[in-house]
Amino acid sequence: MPLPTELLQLLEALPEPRIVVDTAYRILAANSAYRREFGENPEVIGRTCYEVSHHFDRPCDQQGESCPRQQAWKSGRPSRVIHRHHTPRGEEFVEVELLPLRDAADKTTLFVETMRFLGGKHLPAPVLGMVGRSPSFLQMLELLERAGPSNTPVLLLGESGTGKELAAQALHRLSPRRDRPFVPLDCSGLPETLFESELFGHEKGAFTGATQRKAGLVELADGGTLFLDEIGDLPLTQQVKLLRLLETGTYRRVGGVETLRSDFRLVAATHRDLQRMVEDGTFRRDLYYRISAFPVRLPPLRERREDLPLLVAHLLERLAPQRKVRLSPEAMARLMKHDFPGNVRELRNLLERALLLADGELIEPRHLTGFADGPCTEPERASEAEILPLDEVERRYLRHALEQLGGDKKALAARLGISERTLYRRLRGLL
Ligand SMILES: Nc1ncnc2c1ncn2[C@@H]1O[C@H](COP(=O)(O)OP(=O)(O)OP(=O)(O)O)[C@@H](O)[C@H]1O
Repeated sequence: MPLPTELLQLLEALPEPRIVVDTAYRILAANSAYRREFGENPEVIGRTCYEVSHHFDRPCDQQGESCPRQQAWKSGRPSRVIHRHHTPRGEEFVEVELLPLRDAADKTTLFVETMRFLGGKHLPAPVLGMVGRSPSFLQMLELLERAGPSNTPVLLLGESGTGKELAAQALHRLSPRRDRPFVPLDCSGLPETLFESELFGHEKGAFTGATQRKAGLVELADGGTLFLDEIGDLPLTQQVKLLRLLETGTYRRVGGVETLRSDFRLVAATHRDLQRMVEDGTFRRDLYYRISAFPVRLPPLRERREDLPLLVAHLLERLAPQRKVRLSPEAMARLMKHDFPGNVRELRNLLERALLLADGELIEPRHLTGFADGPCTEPERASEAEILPLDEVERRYLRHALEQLGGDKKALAARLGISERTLYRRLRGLL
């Protein structure tokens, strides 16, 4: 059945690339903006959207990509996702919105698909530094995209090494505060007095050693973003102080009387289960509600193994830009089998070592050392042979032990018989 002329005219008048697809994903119409962006040839009418945009032979949701169609169909309302689409310029990030249209019998028979290009503007690797195209990764990226421009506090949840700090920076860059400071504070292992003076600053003479007035991070973050990493590690006494700041937007420097105000956007992150900590009474419920308005979960690497080839290429390029190194198929297969408890950080460390061990341009499985179940690493043998200062031995040993456990600090603290806070203190400056 031909489409109504009014619909075609409306489509043509709209500035973004738009197409009309039927319930079998077939493209029935495309406006000039679409043809301009996606090229005139070959003709798109009559082809399926998944073939044109993804070069797939089956619909996206059958290929592991998220597809807004099912949701739009079921709910009868617009549905949006972020996809990578093939364009004449190569692959680009595109926000796809599907608007279901109903016929006279109130049945959804057509969809208007709108595409907004994000690629050149802000999204992919070179700008946000975050690489991936698996559905769970793109969904997470979409949440960052949505939350970025607002002032809503965001809580980033995810295992160590999943990219929480990168995500926090991405939120900052996507916000109108991007030209103001991004100020990170790692809350783990900070003694109470240091936490206060780091966060709020101190007056001259506030305590022994305070020879100068010092601005706190809250003051530095004015107009920008304050990133509180490992917020779940904050003891209750420090949680109260943070809560007061978040409730009133005001604070005092240590040893000061003046009430100061700071306008910052809060992003917090933790690898802990904060809800459980609230139930256990180790994390304040009121603080939890303050910081968790918009939780975003960062998927662990083992849930997005299909991103490994892209990540490997990106990390090798960053670690050794001069060398054109690649992985042999066997080495890639070895990585694909691994669970990566230390996530992208573990992958990066693994590749860094492999680059040292491989002379040529090919990384083979024998160059991949330091998996939880991998063979002995060189530094371990070296530390047995040489006499070294104790500090250096500790440094080497901790680095080695952490690698053996895939970057899992909690497991390492347990194995070493020390608290996680003590471990964090010792690791500070080491990694
Ligand atoms: N999607 C990604 N693309 C490229 N690099 C990534 C990605 N995610 C993480 N990385 C890299 O992995 C390393 C760890 O990332 P990051 O420090 O952001 O993790 P984290 O979750 O904050 O870890 P922790 O909780 O231990 O502080 C960094 O070198 C970062 O650049």
